[in-house]
Amino acid sequence: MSTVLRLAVQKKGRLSESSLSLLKECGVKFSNNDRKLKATSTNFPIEFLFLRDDDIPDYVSSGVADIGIVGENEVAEKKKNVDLIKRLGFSKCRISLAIPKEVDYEGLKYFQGKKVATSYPVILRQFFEEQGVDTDIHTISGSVEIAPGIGLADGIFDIVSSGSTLISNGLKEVEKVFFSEAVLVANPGLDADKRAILDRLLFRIAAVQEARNFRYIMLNAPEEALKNIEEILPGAKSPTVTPLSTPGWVSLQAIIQEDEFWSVIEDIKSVGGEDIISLPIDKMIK
Ligand SMILES: Nc1ncnc2c1ncn2[C@@H]1O[C@H](COP(=O)(O)OP(=O)(O)OP(=O)(O)O)[C@@H](O)[C@H]1O
Ligand SMILES: O=P(O)(O)OC[C@H]1O[C@H](OP(=O)(O)OP(=O)(O)O)[C@H](O)[C@@H]1O
Ligand SMILES: [Mg+2]
Repeated sequence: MSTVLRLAVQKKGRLSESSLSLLKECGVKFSNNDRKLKATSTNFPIEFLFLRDDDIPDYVSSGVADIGIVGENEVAEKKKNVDLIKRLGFSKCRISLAIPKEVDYEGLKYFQGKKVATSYPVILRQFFEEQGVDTDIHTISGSVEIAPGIGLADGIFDIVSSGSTLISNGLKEVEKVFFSEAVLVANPGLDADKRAILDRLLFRIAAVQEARNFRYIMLNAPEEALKNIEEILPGAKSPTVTPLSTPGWVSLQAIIQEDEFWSVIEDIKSVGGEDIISLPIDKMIK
């Protein structure tokens, strides 16, 4: 039987949609029926296991799954033996300490002798130990933000992204302790065949990720603006320049960095570029 790589992904929740769309962008086809806990790709040697996110580090370290996509926070909390292969850039969040908004906060000593509710006791204990603060950590599995309001704790340690859950529960963020994003983890003992499949997948992920940093632009410009525009546009091999049927005009095509997009466009316009269009790039192979 030919080798198949077993990939653990979250069945339902904050990670599942982005994990599966990344695989789809990598050209990995599969059918995911809501109730099925296992699926096999029809065009790539991968089998999917759909699991609770908390269980993924354990499944990967024990070898039940070969690789997994999970939040870095769960990897740190579970302390299982997995290799962190790649940060994936989605499900970005932080785990923070928060307290009731009306309480004055003058630093970590606030937490000395206080009760803190969290679903991340391992990360929190390590943090307080490093900081030399002695607290009573109360572990709960969800709805952590409600704890101070019902008298269960003086503060909480939980995931924050936009901060709106904290606000709606009358809390304020006082310490950002751990920064997380989705990561690809692997069992440390993958054999050569599985490693080869993983490498093929990583090649595709890199092409998808690289493409997200760039945009493709096309524009028209008078020939006399060409030199200035070429100076604005980065990249050794860009732009491509083709003459237009209107005498004295050219069309340019180039790839530019997503995070420089607006400043580059403004500069191009200021030296005479016009009719600018921009297109997303879906894969980029260097
Ligand atoms: N608000 C958020 N913004 C961005 N990322 C988040 C957010 N909340 C959670 N995450 C990330 O997504 C992961 C999964 O979150 P989710 O809320 O789906 O977990 P869960 O309820 O424990 O799911 P499961 O049922 O699989 O155990 C978290 O461990 C974290 O890495
Ligand atoms: O800062 P925010 O943008 O408000 O996000 C933070 C919230 O998001 C997560 O919960 P989620 O909404 O996934 O619900 P859950 O309780 O089912 O995990 C997390 O547990 C926080 O409660
Ligand atoms: Mg969970």
